[in-house]
Amino acid sequence: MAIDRLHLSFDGRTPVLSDVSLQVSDGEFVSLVGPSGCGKTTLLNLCAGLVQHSGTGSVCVAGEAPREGSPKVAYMLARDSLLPWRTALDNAAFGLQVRGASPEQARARARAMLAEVGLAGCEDALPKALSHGMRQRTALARTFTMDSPLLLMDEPFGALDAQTKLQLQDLLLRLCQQHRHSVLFITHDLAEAVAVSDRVVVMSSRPGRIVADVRIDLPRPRSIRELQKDPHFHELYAQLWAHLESGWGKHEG
Ligand SMILES: Nc1ncnc2c1ncn2[C@@H]1O[C@H](COP(=O)(O)OP(=O)(O)OP(=O)(O)O)[C@@H](O)[C@H]1O
Repeated sequence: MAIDRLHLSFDGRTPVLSDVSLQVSDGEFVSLVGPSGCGKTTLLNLCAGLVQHSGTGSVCVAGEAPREGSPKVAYMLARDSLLPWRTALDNAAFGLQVRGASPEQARARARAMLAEVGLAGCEDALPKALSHGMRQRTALARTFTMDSPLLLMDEPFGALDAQTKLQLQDLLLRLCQQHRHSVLFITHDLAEAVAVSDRVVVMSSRPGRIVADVRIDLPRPRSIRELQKDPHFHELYAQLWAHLESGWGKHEG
C-alpha cells in the first residue's frame, strides 16, 4: 500500500490532509495515531475506495487504485457491525460470501477462523447471545476470513473494557503472526500502538500531516503481559507521546 504526497480537501478550500506519504510493506503492521479530526479515518477510507480524492497525490493498494468492494482490502471498525439475524458462523462467513465464495466455502473458512479466535462451539449463537468481546472476536474472524492482503482497522478495540482489550490485542498479535497480512491500524491508545505495530506513524492536528514515523523494534512473537515489563516498551511509548505533543496545535490557529 502506498500513499504519495497526498493533499485532500472535502470542500476544495479547507485542507484535511497535507502532503501525506505513507507506505505499508507486505506483512507489515503500521499504526496511525494523532489527534481527533486529523484525518486518520479519511486515510483508511481512501485506501478502501470509500473516499475519492480529487486533490494532488496518489493512493495505490496492492498495485491498483483503490475501489469500493475490492477483495484486496478488508475493513474492521470499533463497533462490531454484526448482522443480528445471522449466527456467529454466518456473520464470520458474510464478507467472503459477499465477494462471491459459495456458502459452503465461506462457512468452512469461517468455522476455522472462529476456532482461531477462541469461539469454537459458538458457531450457532446469535450476536445478542455473545458478550461484547465475543462479538468483536467474531468481527475479527470475519475480517481474517476474507483473506485480503490489506486489513484496515479503525480502533477495533476502542469500545472494549481494559481487560478484554488486552486479550484481543494478544489475539491480534497471534493472528497477524499466523496470517501475515499488511495492516493499517488506527488507535488512540499509544500502548496498544507500541504493542502491536512494526511502525507507528504520528499525525499532527488538522490538516493532518505526518510528524513522525517510529520503528517499533521490539522482538516478535510478543506477549502483551511481558511487554509491560520491558523498559524499551516504555521508552517507545514516551517517544510517541513527545511526537504527538509536538504535533498538537502545530498547524492550528
Ligand atoms: N465525507 C466527509 N465530508 C466532509 N468532511 C469530512 C468527511 N469525512 C471526514 N471529514 C472531515 O475531515 C476531518 C478528518 O476526519 P477523520 O474522521 O478522518 O478524522 P480522525 O482523525 O479519524 O478523527 P477521530 O480520531 O475523531 O476518529 C474532520 O474535520 C471531518 O469532519
